[in-house]
Amino acid sequence: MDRMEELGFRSETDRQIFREAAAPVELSPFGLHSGMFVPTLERQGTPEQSRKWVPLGKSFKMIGTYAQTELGHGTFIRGLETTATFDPETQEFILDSPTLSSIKYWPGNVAKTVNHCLVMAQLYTQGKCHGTHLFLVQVRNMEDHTIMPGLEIGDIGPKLGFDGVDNGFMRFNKYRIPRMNMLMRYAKVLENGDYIKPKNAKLTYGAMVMIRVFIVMDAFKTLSRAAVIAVRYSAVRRQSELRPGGEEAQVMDYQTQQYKLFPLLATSYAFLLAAEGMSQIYAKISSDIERGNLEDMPQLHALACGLKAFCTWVACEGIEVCRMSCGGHGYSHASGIPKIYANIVGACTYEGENTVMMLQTARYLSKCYIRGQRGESLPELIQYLTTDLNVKSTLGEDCSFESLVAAYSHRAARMVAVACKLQQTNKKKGMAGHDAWNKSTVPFIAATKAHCHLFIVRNFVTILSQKKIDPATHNVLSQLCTLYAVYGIVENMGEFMQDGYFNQDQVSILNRKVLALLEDIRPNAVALVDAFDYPDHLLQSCLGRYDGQVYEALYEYSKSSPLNNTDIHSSYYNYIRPMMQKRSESKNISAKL
Ligand SMILES: CCCCCCCC/C=C\CCCCCCCCC/C=C/C(=O)SCCNC(=O)CCNC(=O)[C@H](O)C(C)(C)COP(=O)(O)OP(=O)(O)OC[C@H]1O[C@@H](n2cnc3c(N)ncnc32)[C@H](O)[C@@H]1OP(=O)(O)O
Ligand SMILES: Cc1cc2nc3c(=O)[nH]c(=O)nc-3n(C[C@H](O)[C@H](O)[C@H](O)COP(=O)(O)OP(=O)(O)OC[C@H]3O[C@@H](n4cnc5c(N)ncnc54)[C@H](O)[C@@H]3O)c2cc1C
Repeated sequence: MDRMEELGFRSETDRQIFREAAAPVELSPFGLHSGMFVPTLERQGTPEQSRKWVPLGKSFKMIGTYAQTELGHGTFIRGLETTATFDPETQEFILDSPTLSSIKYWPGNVAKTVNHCLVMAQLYTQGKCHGTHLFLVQVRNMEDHTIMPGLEIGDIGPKLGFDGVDNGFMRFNKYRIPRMNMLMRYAKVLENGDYIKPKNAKLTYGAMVMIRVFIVMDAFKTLSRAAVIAVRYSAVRRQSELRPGGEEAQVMDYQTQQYKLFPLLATSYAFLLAAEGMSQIYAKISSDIERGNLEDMPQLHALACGLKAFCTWVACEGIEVCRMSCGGHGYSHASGIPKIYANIVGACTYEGENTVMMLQTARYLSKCYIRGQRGESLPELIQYLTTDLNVKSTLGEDCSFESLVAAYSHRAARMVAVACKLQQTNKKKGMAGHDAWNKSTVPFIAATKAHCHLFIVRNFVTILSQKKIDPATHNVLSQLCTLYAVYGIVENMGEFMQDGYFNQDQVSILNRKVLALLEDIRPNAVALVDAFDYPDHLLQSCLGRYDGQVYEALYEYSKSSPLNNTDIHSSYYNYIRPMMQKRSESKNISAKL
């Protein structure tokens, strides 16, 4: 913190980059404090509350986290059981964990790090429940960090990854906090206990939308780091004879290796641009919301949910492909890839489990489809839903951006229509609304993935057509954009072909194009990963080192293994030697018999 002040880092982006450089492979135990706790105080507190608490948070006099999930509920926020009951006599809220399942469980850094939490609890006042609201709760003594009386706090134990974060549990036993510790920017409880409701109950969910937007960038960062490691290693690693009797080939010269890695390289660039686009949309709409204009809130929610789910799913699958493309050394922590995977794969779950998030976007698409069918105007990003589905592709040998975007628009529009028609058919069969919905959610998930895929392809194409880029760079980025789009079609051909949108010749063109693009990109592959400019310190990888000295690094890494501190390990004396001696004694006995 002090170092950032010394270096003059003011913007949150610069501070986040510094934090990542300072702790490259472990998530910071203060990440949630800076990335969720303080921004939520700023956005969900009244001006007075923000003025009081934000400086304490930014100066780390108050260290906090976001405590919402419970043992029994994570996804279903309206089902959370922690209660905050207003006591007008004392002007306090009484926080309580009434059941085992209501114990707060998972909140990051609750176990040992923070002294405050933003707690999501069901608000009760004047005997009535008003739903979930956020409360600032001091959980540890500011003098000696001991747990406040009335609270039980602990660590939840080892996890798949996220080792830098002490995820914890927290149980409230009639724990009192001042009335003014409820974040009251949107909803209020007056001194007499009267409840003033917000313009929209989902404003309380704002912190999650913000983090979902951050996570789209995280999907880019983690996938691109794995791609850097795998592509650089593929340039250094020589294995097997490509030409009989010739020298062993760089594994990057095998077409299969290129087909594994180059589409992921293209995806990394596509996700970077998508994350930037998502952040711009978030900045615009969230500032509208803060000014009281909630018109685009549903669109922001739907886009943030969809992209968070789509990008983290694709990134995690891609990181695994990068790991496996490095052979045995990819499975070693020396590669750096297992840690990248272990730290990001949780993102498919936290901040909204991906399936649930996709269904939120699907719900929005379903409503937009109906509005489109009525001829109502739709937001620009959704207007493709009114695409004429009788039109066939005009794709030619050049696989133009226009024909590719048209293909993705057609696929998404068709799939949303199929899902909506199933939902409507279910209703016509007499199903209740919730059953008609549930019995169409599998096609809705597929349609929503197509919707997100379209956003990313269209965004990539739009930026290439709008930004001023030197011709050489534009040519290479255009190859990456075309590869991302054509690969996506080839890998999902059934969804593009189901209504005969492409003819057989066009399918052949696409299959040829994806292989030709691998050859086009091969000469620039290393330069394209170097362009991310990740320092070796951040990659923490013997395979992805900038200098390519892989075997020297692996040898030094292995020698530093703690098991090599002694030649003979204690297990020999404790177990192996006694076992061998026992065997030899029994052998002597049997020989005598
Ligand atoms: C730890 C170190 C990391 C660093 C930390 C950050 C650093 C920052 C820098 C960059 C790094 C980025 C990486 C970030 C890492 C994050 C760390 C992990 C920490 C994890 C934290 C958590 O997991 S916190 C808990 C998260 N929990 C959830 O997300 C729960 C998901 N569930 C929900 O959101 C809701 O339950 C759900 C939306 C599913 C349903 O809500 P419900 O009230 O039931 O509403 P529903 O009936 O479905 O719909 C009604 C209506 O409301 C609309 N709506 C719902 N939600 C919203 C919303 N958020 N905004 C707007 N509108 C919403 C919905 O669309 C419906 O509308 P209509 O259809 O009726 O019009
Ligand atoms: C690494 C990590 C860090 C975390 N950090 C925090 C934190 O700091 N603060 C915090 O409050 N929480 C945190 N969490 C908790 C996290 O937010 C929840 O785990 C997450 O929201 C998922 O909720 P759940 O665990 O209840 O999953 P569930 O919803 O129980 O998921 C189980 C299955 O049910 C399915 N499902 C659930 N609802 C539906 C539905 N409506 N339709 C279809 N399928 C459905 C899901 O798709 C999933 O397949 C963290 C979790 C992890 C893994």
